[in-house]
Amino acid sequence: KLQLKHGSHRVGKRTDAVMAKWRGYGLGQFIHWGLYAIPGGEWNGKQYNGAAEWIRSWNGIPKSTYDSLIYKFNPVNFNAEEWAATAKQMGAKYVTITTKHHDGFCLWPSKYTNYTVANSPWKKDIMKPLIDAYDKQGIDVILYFSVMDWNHPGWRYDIKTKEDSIAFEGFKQFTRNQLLELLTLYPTAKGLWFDGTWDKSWVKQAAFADELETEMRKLRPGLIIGSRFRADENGKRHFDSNGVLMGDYEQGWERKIPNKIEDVHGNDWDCVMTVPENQWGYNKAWKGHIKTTNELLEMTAKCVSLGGNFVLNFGPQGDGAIRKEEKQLAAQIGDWMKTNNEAIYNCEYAGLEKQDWGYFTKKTGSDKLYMIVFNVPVSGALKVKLPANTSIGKSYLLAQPAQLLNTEEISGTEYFIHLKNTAAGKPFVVVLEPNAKKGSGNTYDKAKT
Ligand SMILES: C[C@@H]1N[C@@H](c2nc3ccccc3[nH]2)[C@H](O)[C@@H]1O
Repeated sequence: KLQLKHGSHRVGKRTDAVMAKWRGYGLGQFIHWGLYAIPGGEWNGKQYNGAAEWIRSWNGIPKSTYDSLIYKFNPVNFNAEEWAATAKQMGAKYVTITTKHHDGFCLWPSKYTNYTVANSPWKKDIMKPLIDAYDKQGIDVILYFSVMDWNHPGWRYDIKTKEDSIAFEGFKQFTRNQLLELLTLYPTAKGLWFDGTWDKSWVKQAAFADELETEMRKLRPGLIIGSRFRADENGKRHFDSNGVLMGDYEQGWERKIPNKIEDVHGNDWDCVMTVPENQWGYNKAWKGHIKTTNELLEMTAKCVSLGGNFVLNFGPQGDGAIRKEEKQLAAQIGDWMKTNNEAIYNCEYAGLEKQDWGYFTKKTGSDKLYMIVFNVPVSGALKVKLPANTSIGKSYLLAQPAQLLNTEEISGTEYFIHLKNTAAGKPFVVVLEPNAKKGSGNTYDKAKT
């Protein structure tokens, strides 16, 4: 084990109540909104091929022209209560909102830069009404903050010269000021979701970032900060030089989901996901593969079955309205969650062998198991392998608890649960209440081969 001054300061999951609540969220909403929503992936009638929130990096637009979008920021259809109501309808338990993306435009009236809503036609703070509206819906708020800031004169991708070093010192103070400002202005925020921290300039600031993280945690006890904020003194990110997770949860699952429990190394984690293949900010062209409700429900179930949370991204339009396709998804996901959220909220990895029909989750603090079925076998028989000395007490559809399902023991630890109807046409949940077996051995001994 290497002696590290700026590595991880904790081994294993956090054990406090704030993190336990985060662990049980199951489903979250991501909001990407800012000046990039105005062009929406298009400029002078030409479509930008990259992610819409990166359009400033396109050589199809002079940087100063993009930066002048601040004078067009006037979201007349912005309605914080509507955004929060959409998240509530979907069944999201937390929301991560961009306060400042890579372009440096601040959705709050920061006193450390002029590049904020205060100097736009809109003039007003966007963050406060949003945070209040989500708080009112009982949805916890996490603040997204991009360290990389293309608007700030002190930003550097690397520190190569004395001038770079002097400029970046100013940038570091600006970053610290803005973060302490956000925590002070919005004290109900539960955490910070850092982005734009991969460039060498920031990776070289292990000591500064470590001290800043400590300072923020002192200012806001219980604050949740992921593994993407800071590197250790050897430049190691997400996991320090001893392989220990940095921060409170693994933040590497961006547009990808772990496949097996070993992939999450016993850590807390969440997956952040776009509806199109790779668009976070609003893109006029709703093109390429757009994930369906069933795909998104399966991603949610898969994340919870592996001990994580699934965070679905929304990219509101430049005028502040949420596009109809995203509203439809929120309504359809919410429909399913209304009936089935018991299998998602406050659930965890069940520790059972994955079966083809779908995903197991287990209620935290209980033995109750949920089987979230996406692939109904033609036999209508759902295979289950339970730990030794465990049998099935009873099993039923979450949507019809009075109707017990027939279960059949195949061998000591394997069972079939027989569905009465194999034409569900949409994902459903089977509840499995296990029993401790009364000390009986296996009915059939293992074959001697
Ligand atoms: C959560 C996501 N992270 C940003 C991002 N920028 C990237 C640059 C290179 C590779 C991956 C990236 N993800 C995306 O713009 C979005 O905010």
